[in-house]
Amino acid sequence: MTLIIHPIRKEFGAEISGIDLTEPTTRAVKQQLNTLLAQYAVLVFRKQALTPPQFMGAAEIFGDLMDQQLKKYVLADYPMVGCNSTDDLPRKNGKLQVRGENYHTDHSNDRCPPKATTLHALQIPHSGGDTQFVDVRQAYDDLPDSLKETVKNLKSLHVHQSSRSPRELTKLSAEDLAKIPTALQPLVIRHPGSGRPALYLNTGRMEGIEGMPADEGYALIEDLYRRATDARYEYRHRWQVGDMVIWDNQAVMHQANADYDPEQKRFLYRLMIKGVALTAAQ
Ligand SMILES: O=C(O)CCC(=O)C(=O)O
Ligand SMILES: [Fe+2]
Repeated sequence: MTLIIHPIRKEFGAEISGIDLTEPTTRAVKQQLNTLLAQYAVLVFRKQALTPPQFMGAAEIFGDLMDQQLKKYVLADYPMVGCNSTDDLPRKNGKLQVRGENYHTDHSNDRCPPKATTLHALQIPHSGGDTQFVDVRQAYDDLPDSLKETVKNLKSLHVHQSSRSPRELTKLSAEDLAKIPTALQPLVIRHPGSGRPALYLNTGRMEGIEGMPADEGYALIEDLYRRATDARYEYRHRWQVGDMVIWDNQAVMHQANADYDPEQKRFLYRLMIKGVALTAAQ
């Protein structure tokens, strides 16, 4: 098997062909795919048709599977496999309320957040429902030197939901909330695979900046978030049925879009890969 790599940007996003993800992969191919994920941060595999066990096998190329945290959105027969489905979504004034709207990083409030998240598309609306990614490594590289100096030793407390977050969809009861971890995370991390520094942001879950007055901390987070979500750092994935897309949670932020006809079905399987504790960049 020879992988064919089509970079989407220079070092950000790559479409990989020459692989059938229902087939077992060799150690060498596994290693190559992990290196490609660390380098390109988002990998796209087209025209795959994976059953839940095959999708689990494909995801395991990148590491051990992690439990889904929102247990009500999993497949009954395969509880490791989450589903992003239109069926279970509420509507407000006729508009879908999708999970994952607004740029975020999955489960940043875990001490060891997922290394990667992957989706496999089974049904896609005729238009809309794209997933967007921004490259937070390049966003860090492009910060003015003085701002790099300011942020590189800072930490932020990540919680399930910041007291300033407007998110409603994944709001938890006080009882469930008490079981959810919080974690103090560096604002600039070093990627364990590529060695590249990256901003580590998740605005809706960041409870300010450690050691900074609250307003100043939130203002800094807002400023970094605004810079990192600039269109020049973006790859917008237009889904096709059969796509498997995997992204590196230490290199990108991502967001879902609620811009499609609520009568049209969107259904994707979802898996997460276990990660390690984050390392500060300095
Ligand atoms: O459904 C999507 O486009 C992405 C949703 C999301 O944020 C996730 O699955 O982590
Ligand atoms: Fe997400």
